[in-house]
Amino acid sequence: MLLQSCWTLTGQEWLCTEPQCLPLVRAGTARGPSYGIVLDAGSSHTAMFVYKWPADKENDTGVVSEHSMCDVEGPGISSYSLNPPAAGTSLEHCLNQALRDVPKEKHAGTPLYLGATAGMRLLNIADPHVSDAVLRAVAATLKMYPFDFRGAKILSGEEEGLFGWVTANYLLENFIKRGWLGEWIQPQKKTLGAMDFGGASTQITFETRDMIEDPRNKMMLKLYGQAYQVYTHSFLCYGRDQVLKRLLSKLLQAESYQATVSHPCWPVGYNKSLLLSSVYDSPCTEKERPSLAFNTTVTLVGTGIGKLCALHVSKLFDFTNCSFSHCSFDGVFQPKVSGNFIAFSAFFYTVDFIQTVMGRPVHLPSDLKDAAETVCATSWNELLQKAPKLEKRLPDYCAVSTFVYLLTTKGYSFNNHSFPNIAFQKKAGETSIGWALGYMLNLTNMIPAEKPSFHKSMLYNCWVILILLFVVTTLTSLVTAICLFRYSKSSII
Ligand SMILES: O=c1[nH]cnc2c1ncn2[C@@H]1O[C@H](COP(=O)(O)OP(=O)(O)O)[C@@H](O)[C@H]1O
Ligand SMILES: [Ca+2]
Repeated sequence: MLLQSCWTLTGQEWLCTEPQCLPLVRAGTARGPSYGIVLDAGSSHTAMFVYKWPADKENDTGVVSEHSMCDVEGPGISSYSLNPPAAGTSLEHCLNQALRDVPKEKHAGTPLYLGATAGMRLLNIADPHVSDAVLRAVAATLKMYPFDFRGAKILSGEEEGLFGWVTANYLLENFIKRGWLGEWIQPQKKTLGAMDFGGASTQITFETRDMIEDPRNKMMLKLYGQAYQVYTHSFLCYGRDQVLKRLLSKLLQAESYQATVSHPCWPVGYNKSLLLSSVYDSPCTEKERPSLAFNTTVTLVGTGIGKLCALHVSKLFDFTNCSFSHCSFDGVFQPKVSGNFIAFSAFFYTVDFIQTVMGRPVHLPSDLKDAAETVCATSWNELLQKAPKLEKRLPDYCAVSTFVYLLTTKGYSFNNHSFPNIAFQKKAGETSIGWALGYMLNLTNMIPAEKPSFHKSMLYNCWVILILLFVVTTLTSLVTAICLFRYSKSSII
């Protein structure tokens, strides 16, 4: 599936180094399943996934599952810019778990990858030397383990979007399926679009027949002998945490950086003081940074006015400039959304909160809009009563729900007809949906470009059927012969 025997990606040079593209190294003659490990170094935190699959079926589809996972304690690796070695140390707890989760005799044959996303893309913009130092530090830690370490790198936004799409469709067996005889079937099902809402960026990826007017958004893939034209775009600074920072910046700007500022997206009864430096420490807010002293403190007072909140959140998007026939926002080309979608990470967390804590179903865009307004109008005390365990995130659900509403409807143009086609879900079966599995499938060459050849299990099935047919025919002949014999005997008497 890769260039240089990797994926066929139109217009994109594939950033995979030689050792990463090696086919899977199997652990000698050891029996049992194979394993692979991916560290998803996100902006807000790092998660480790241990995958498992039957060793003799690696080119099948849907056979890889999540064996175990581990949440790294502390923030994402990009937060260790002042102490890069600590980024490496932070991973040790989970890597020690991996030593136990993967059988010892499989350690050496288990590929291990670390992929970093938008948090590190931002750090790389802010200070490439520091981001390199962080990557080197995590790589040094990973090399100390007995696994087959194949590299630590920053994924591009397109890779992040595309691999999320691959993961979802692989797990749902939308690419290819095995029939009951073991033969390969091209399912009639359409592929599922993928929407990822992380801490620092958000991605939308879907198959389309429409012309993709901007080549940067076009991915041509050949998987299991089938060609796919996929649209993908990653919006940097549109992840949940960066959106909240950008919103704070807009509010401070609107009220001329006074010492006390109203926050229409925070609930009534919730106030907080913060340092200006915590708002302007990111490339996403850099341009709006005031010339005021950086260590000035401002106090924000929650006013919980949903409509005003929506007005400020909508200022985060630019809906005016578009040099294509149609744009989502910020001048980014997007064809009409088509088919079903799966929306994971913070899309899921947000809609799950609305459904389970606020007790409101989300089917139509208006449900999401009304629910967001209700969240905004709920006081801090009421919110705390409803979900005391979520205290840390509670003040921001109003802003984030409003953002998700505006992003999906005004941004991506989902309407009453297409919005119900979005499933807000974080798992398919027992496996988490995100870019990590697709990334591993790609780098281990587990999704072939061509349809796999006649499989030995099919031969096996044919033999079983032939033997069964033989037994049935023999038995039928025998029974017929006995009946005929008895009949002829009785007719003689
Ligand atoms: O259980 C949750 N409820 C609400 N928000 C969450 C939960 N877990 C993580 N988040 C937030 O959702 C956003 C996306 O999380 P994710 O882990 O996908 O981001 P990342 O990959 O950029 O680190 C982050 O802002 C994170 O803080
Ligand atoms: Ca992520």
